[in-house]
Amino acid sequence: MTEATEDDVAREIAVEQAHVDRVYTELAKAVDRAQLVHAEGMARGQTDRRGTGDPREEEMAGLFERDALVFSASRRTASLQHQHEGLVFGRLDLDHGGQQQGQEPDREVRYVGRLGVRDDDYEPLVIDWRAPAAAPFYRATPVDPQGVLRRRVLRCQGELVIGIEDDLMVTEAPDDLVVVGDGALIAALTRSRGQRMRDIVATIQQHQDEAIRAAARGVTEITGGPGTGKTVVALHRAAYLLYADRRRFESGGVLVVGPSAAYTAYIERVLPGLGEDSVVLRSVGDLVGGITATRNDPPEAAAIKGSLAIRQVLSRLAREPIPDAPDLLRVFVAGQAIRLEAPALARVRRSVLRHHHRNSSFDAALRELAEAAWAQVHEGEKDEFLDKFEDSTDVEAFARQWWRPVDSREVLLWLADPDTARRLAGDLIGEASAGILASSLQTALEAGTWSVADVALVDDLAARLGQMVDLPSEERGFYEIEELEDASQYGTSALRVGLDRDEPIASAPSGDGSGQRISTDPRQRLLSGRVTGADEYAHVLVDEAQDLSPMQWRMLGRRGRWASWTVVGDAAQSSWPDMEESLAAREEAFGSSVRRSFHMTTNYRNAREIFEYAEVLIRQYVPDADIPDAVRDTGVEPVEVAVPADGAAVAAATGEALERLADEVAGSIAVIAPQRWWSDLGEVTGRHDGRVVLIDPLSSKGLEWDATVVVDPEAIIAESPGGPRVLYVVLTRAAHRMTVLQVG
Ligand SMILES: Nc1ncnc2c1ncn2[C@@H]1O[C@H](COP(=O)(O)OP(=O)(O)OP(=O)(O)O)[C@@H](O)[C@H]1O
Repeated sequence: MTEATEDDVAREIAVEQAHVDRVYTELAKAVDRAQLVHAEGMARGQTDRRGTGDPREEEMAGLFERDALVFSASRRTASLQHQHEGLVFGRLDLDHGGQQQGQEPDREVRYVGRLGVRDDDYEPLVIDWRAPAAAPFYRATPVDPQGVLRRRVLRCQGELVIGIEDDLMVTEAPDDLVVVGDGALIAALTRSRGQRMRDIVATIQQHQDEAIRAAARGVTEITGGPGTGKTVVALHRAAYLLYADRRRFESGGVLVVGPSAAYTAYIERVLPGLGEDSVVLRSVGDLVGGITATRNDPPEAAAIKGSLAIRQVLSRLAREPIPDAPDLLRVFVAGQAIRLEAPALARVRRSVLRHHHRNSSFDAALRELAEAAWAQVHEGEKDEFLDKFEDSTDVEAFARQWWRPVDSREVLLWLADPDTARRLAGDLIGEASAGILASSLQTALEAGTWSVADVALVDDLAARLGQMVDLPSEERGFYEIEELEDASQYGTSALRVGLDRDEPIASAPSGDGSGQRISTDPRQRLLSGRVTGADEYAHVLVDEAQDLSPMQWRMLGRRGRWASWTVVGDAAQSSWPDMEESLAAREEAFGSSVRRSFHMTTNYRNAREIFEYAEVLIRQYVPDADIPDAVRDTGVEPVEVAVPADGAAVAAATGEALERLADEVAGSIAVIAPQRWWSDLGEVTGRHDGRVVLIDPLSSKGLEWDATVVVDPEAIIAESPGGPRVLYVVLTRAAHRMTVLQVG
């Protein structure tokens, strides 16, 4: 096979450009048609809301509309990212075998793109990459060409074809097929990384495609070492599932969960770039409506909060009396003096909670109180008494405080009191752990922010307490209550009767949180908005699954009770200390559904020299770690620099490393540093026009940059839960260059 000349390449590009132009022309027509149909549809809807159009027509309108929307979304993304991406990215030259049978060659050209486009005669100009007809683009290999002679990747910038890369699937190309380039994959991997992850539709590899197109049902597990494309494959799988069963997954919802806010920001463009923007992306700290957490607890506190033993503590907590609620009821009902003291009230509470969620059992609580009161009465009709009791204004006033709805966040904060924590948790998790729990919640109260691990506890408590609802508004007027003669004698002195008419019944602020001003009071900030119940999804995709604590698995399980799952992870990168317990909780979340797994073995991210450096470290600590093959050489080893343990010296060395790396790579750079050096590094990392980010080790999970400066590996091990595994994560974030500052 002869090398393609420059003229050959220019000619081939011109051919492709002509096709791409045609596609965009047809698409523009489709957009116009869709707008017309849409406008007509709107007009029709206004005159006849039910519509009389035939369903096929409506379906077609929906189809065009979607294509138009998808097109504008992908166009917007492309222009935003200045990526070398376009609508059409692939071409297949197929031979259906006529030649072998001595007939005319039966050739076919198929273009593959981000969505399907047809011409006026309904002939396909481009096939959606997810359609079965596009599968050979990803599945063909020289060993099993599946009829493909040549696979061509088009590199486009917007509507302009700027390059082509071919892979030949047969030993000898037919004379009329020019073959250009060294293959699209290496070209893609060598390119510089942007701030955000990009899709890989043009260069999905065969084994990745198998995971992407695996059946939807059950649990699909994708494992593999660092940089093996697990995340990107899983995201393409989400897009594929939406294509394959749009009705189910668009209406049921697809949830993608990742480890941090930095991660969700990093991947957020991939699905819109593929034309899908109906997927919900959340970090584990942002999974529960009404609470957002980005702060990480110290390892011991995170371990206590993540482990299943905390469940019993929460179970007790959910049954606790409200600390500031009245604990004595003294009322006159039907001429009878009733007195219910703390033990009697506790019995009533336990009895109600045996069968009801606390927040939805006001009426049941009132009834049980009435029964308890009746036990003290020795005359009259029972039913009459119970009615009078339940109708009594001062009983109701008491009950509204004693059994007010409680917000799960407020309840969790009861554990900030060391005595409460010790009383409820001491025998279950040990006195020392109970102390750590209390002080970590005090930290929340001081900072006004929740930790990521708190979110799963809030969710667990919310499930136990039931949805927070306002009590029905009081039927009697304000004055009737205020006019009670000396309310204190009835044990209602603690009531703020009449004070809170414009405030919610619960002391926790309610409302939907929208438009609320941010309070300066940390406790108010912790309790602002309202915790919502678990939204359920048809598919849940979990990335960095190895890091989820058992309690976090339970939180996910509530959102995926009927879902199929895609689960992505690498045990060697885990920052969670007790894998066994976590695996058990994960199994519980999945239930008995079918499992299939895909194992990725090629590291597409790291240059070989960088990955080998990381490999040496992880083999010391995790001898059986899942080590992939790094396929790309740069000939440049990572640079190690020894730095004295002094803030100014660390900053200076970081600054020098950044100067050098900014010259060597074109794209993004990260300084990954443990907390202790952050105050020293702000200034040096602020240079270089936003190309450099400063990030903590745990937040670097799942992310990548062209180059990294890894500051103080020993401190990273010491500061992080799962120490060496977190350092392994950190050392595998760079695509092209890495500098390691050994401090001390
Ligand atoms: N087929 C492919 N074509 C081009 N790039 C690819 C391909 N597969 C993976 N990559 C790239 O390799 C890099 C690593 O991918 P990804 O982040 O999905 O790996 P990962 O296995 O999730 O990594 P980690 O576990 O270390 O976070 C990304 O830049 C991704 O775009």
